Amino acid sequence: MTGQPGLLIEQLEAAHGRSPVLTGLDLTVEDGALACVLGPSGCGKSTLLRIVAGFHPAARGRVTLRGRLLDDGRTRVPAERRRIGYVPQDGALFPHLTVAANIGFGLPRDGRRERVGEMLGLVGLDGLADRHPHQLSGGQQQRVALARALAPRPQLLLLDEPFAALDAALRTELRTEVAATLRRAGATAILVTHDVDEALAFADAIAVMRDGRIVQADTPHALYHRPADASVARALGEANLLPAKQADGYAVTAFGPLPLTSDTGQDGVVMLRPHQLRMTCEPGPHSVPARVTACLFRGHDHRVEFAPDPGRDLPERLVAYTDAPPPAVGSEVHLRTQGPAHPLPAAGRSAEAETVAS
Ligand SMILES: Nc1ncnc2c1ncn2[C@@H]1O[C@H](COP(=O)(O)OP(=O)(O)OP(=O)(O)O)[C@@H](O)[C@H]1O
Repeated sequence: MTGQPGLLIEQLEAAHGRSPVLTGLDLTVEDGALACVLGPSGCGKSTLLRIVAGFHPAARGRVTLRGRLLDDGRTRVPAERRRIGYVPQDGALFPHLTVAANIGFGLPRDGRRERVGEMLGLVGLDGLADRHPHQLSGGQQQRVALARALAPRPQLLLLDEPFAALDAALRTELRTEVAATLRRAGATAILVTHDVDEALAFADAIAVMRDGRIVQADTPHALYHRPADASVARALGEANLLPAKQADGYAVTAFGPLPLTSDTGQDGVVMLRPHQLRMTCEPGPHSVPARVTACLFRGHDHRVEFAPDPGRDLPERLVAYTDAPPPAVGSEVHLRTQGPAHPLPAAGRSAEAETVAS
């Protein structure tokens, strides 16, 4: 990454017909960064990419790439002059062209063969140049689509849920591979997805989108541990949200006083991620008795649900992740916490003071 703004989007507004879709969206992607826009279905992710690519008009706002204006609602650079690559969900290869012809499509004749060879090597498809798309697996087809998008050396690559149609194992393998390929190529890229694991595995920076706006953009680590509100907390994974009063830089909760990630000085709700809840057989200082209500083995760990003692000011359900052998469903344990609690805005306290599941 260069620290220079590659793509800059300011106060972008857009609609489909009379329905507003983007409502004042701001987003900055540094040159050379792999960014991800994470949001639920229908929040406007594809519309955003299509505006940047030049397939849909902005109504208001500004989109610039390396300082070059692309669209401000009045002036629009045509898609073919933007130097932006676009990989849609299904790859959209030309079925009648070979892999090499797909990758070389639109490249200047001079140097085309060399560039196609280079791209085949980059995406690990040496030896498949003469095949047609129907002779490739889904993962290989997506790699060809990526090679085709990178071949003209775009200043920015847009990936619209390119792994969605693949099975889970291939999706995991391919997204890691694609991220590595893009880093090798020094590309600036934006991936849109509603899959949090994809976002966390892929991106240097994640922008969480809701209702046509970016609500928070930061590193994956910062978003996971310091979300701006309950909805961002929920977008990044499961969270236990506990009522809390703040005093002397601590959050006073049913688990006693907990250190805070930051001192807002306001009462409200604090978040603990599931790995911050620990189970013990014996009670300890500030532990809370709870009954195990569900347990799910996930290979790398167990996800355990609890009903805490109803006399405490706690949600009806808490969630922990543990590597240790879990207690049986129905057994009584004691819960304690580990690490700092993260304060969330007090708004909607009663609605949010519950466990949220991704
Ligand atoms: N061509 C269209 N005409 C009218 N409305 C549309 C059109 N395309 C999208 N929309 C609407 O705009 C909103 C945003 O759609 P968009 O495809 O950008 O969302 P998304 O976040 O990419 O969703 P998904 O993750 O399901 O692909 C939705 O309410 C959708 O129904």
